[in-house]
Amino acid sequence: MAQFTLVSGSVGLITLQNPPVNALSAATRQGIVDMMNKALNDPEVKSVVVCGQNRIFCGGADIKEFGTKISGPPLIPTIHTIEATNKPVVAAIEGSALGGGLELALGCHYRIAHSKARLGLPEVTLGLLPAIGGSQRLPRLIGVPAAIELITTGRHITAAEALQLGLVDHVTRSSTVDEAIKFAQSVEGKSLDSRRISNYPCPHLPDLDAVFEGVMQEVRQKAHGAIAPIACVQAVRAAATLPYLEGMEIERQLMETLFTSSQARALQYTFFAQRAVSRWSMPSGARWDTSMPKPVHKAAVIGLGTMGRGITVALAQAGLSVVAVETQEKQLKEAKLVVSGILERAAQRRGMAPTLAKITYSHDIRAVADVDLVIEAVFEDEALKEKVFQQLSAVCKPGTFLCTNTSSLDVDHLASLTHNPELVVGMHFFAPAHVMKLLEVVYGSKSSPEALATVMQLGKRMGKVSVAVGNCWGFVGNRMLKPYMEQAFYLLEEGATPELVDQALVEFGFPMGVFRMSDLSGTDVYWKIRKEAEPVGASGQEARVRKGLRYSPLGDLLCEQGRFGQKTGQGWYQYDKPGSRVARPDPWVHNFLEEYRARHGLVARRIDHAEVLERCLYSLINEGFRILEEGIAAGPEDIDMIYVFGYGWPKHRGGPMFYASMVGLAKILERLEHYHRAHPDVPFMQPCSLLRKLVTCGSPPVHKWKDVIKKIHSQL
Ligand SMILES: C[C@H](O)[C@H](C)C(=O)SCCNC(=O)CCNC(=O)[C@H](O)C(C)(C)COP(=O)([O-])OP(=O)([O-])OC[C@H]1O[C@@H](n2cnc3c(N)ncnc32)[C@H](O)[C@@H]1OP(=O)([O-])[O-]
Repeated sequence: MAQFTLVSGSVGLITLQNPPVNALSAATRQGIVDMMNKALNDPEVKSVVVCGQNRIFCGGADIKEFGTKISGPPLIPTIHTIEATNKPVVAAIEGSALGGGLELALGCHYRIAHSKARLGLPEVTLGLLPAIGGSQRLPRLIGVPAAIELITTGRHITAAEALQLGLVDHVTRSSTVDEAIKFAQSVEGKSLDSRRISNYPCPHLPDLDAVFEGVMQEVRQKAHGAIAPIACVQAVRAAATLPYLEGMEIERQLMETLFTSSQARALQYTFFAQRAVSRWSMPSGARWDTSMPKPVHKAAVIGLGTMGRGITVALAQAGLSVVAVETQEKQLKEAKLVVSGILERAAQRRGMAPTLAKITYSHDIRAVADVDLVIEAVFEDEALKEKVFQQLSAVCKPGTFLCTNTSSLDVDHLASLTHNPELVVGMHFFAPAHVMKLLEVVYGSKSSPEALATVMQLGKRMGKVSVAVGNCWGFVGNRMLKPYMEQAFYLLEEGATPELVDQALVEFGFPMGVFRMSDLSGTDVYWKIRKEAEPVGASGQEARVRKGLRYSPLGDLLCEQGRFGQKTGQGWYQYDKPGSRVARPDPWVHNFLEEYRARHGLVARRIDHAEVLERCLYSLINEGFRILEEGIAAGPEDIDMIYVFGYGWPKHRGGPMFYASMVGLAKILERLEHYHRAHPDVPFMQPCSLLRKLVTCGSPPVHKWKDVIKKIHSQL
């Protein structure tokens, strides 16, 4: 797990060997301890170079070990030994030096990095803090403000930025290990007094208390309830105010609390789930590892509204040639300006040339004749999309994949209008499409495994977390959102205010509550969808029962007043002016709700945050179980990643299905039964049979649910 070789006569080369990322597993730590002892005790060795096999230094602690009983030696004493020795130790950093990997490098006397290397302390993203001295050494080396920023965000930085910060001593474009060996030899026998970071005083900051108070406030606000960023600030504060060893003790204590927290479990689950969703499967048995994607060099986007523009940017940034089609001249001109502007600003930020030359614009759909893949992103109107799909099927070369960015239409129906339905796949982007990480990839009943593999690979190229799901109304994300939003409306009918519901959800960790979100995206967006799905019927606009089930017309009544949210300056909240972002509670809305309740004989009651969370979240989770039962999502990880990366579900709660497992499935079932008894006309509250089955099976942990689902399907 670590190899020792004597090179150039006097340099002990220690190579970490634990593919794929040389994570610090028990065996690797043992290897480092043994090989370092060997090197430091061997009189022939005058200097040491530490590097990683396969051009990657080290991806940090082995995250797989976290949930288990950890064995093997700790690294802190070895890092102290490295730092204290009189033989120079040089870290040769290629690929990544992350977490414990960077902490090991910080214990070395010198750090040499390849220009393409990435460095960082991403522990916070796993619900932890850098706990092998990183929180104490980094601020001593690069100063408190820069260290706080790196440690609380977990950001990976380039070698160039690391050099600028003083985190590495030298950056090379040639062989890092060879340079490190040469350098190590050049400093053999020289004093290392000025190279031991733990001996450095933390760079002085005037008015330390005020700085930390400000930082803490900012970090708390961004954390949305996550505890690790706060512990990270506390640890850096210890570095800034205490001697090194006392700071190390604070680091240890803070880590002890974080290590066993449910937030750390949720974040570590998310780390693996994010990677697991790329290993997709279809109910037919087709899988990621047996289906070959087709190369996509040239793609087209049809329709250059907000979504089409974002998709064009995402494709161009992924290095593809793009044909962008918009039939309306004015819209086409505007789109060109917006897309170029976004690409130019992004290129400027990265210090690169923009990729404008890769995009050609046209108002004629025939311009897509030679592309490999088309993404239709026209206005969400069934007749219009039907026409576009028929046209595409006629003009595209044979074998072109036809994708739709629809959020609510039937992918199978659109596929049926083409000559080759096996080439049709849904690509549900989230606005803004070049920023949001989630891509729901919707396979229809006829989509070929090759088409799905191609689109999943394209999603990866665009830097998306792509999740393959089956075709149904709303797919996974919006389908689960429906019961959640419905409950929010019912809560208003029963006595809550938009502020109360939103506050409960924000305290849970969402960046904003359902009503604030609805104002932001436009209250009229779902109004249009509702009008099609739930026609008013003979009983009128105010009817609270439709098709025999409970219905809340509150959102519709609000829209009829022209209150479309932020863009009109009024929605569930009031705003200073149209477009303003500052939402304030609106007495008009409170009055509107009181009058509505009075008209319907509803008596307002006190509703607490617990009820808001249970009703909104458990009904959403219940729909998640139905989706799993129907095989629309292959596993709970798929649903969770959709919610974490597309719907603002707090990462430190792992996603709705993981959250359900943490709350306890029996409790979720009991509360759903309770609410269903109280609201028998709300089918979303009726516990799904998969949930019952899982509870009967003793509520297995989330990674075992697939086995239960498989068993149910095999019995059908
Ligand atoms: C004490 C100390 O203070 C503490 C507390 C810590 O140190 S906490 C730990 C801090 N370290 C991290 O947070 C770094 C996490 N890793 C990454 O950011 C990336 O992996 C990468 C290094 C930038 C490479 O990216 P990649 O795109 O080339 O490949 P990949 O697909 O992501 O990963 C390739 C395969 O390696 C697995 N893997 C990656 N890093 C791993 C790790 N640290 N432990 C275990 N497995 C890991 C990953 O699950 C995947 O497996 P599979 O899916 O193939 O089965």
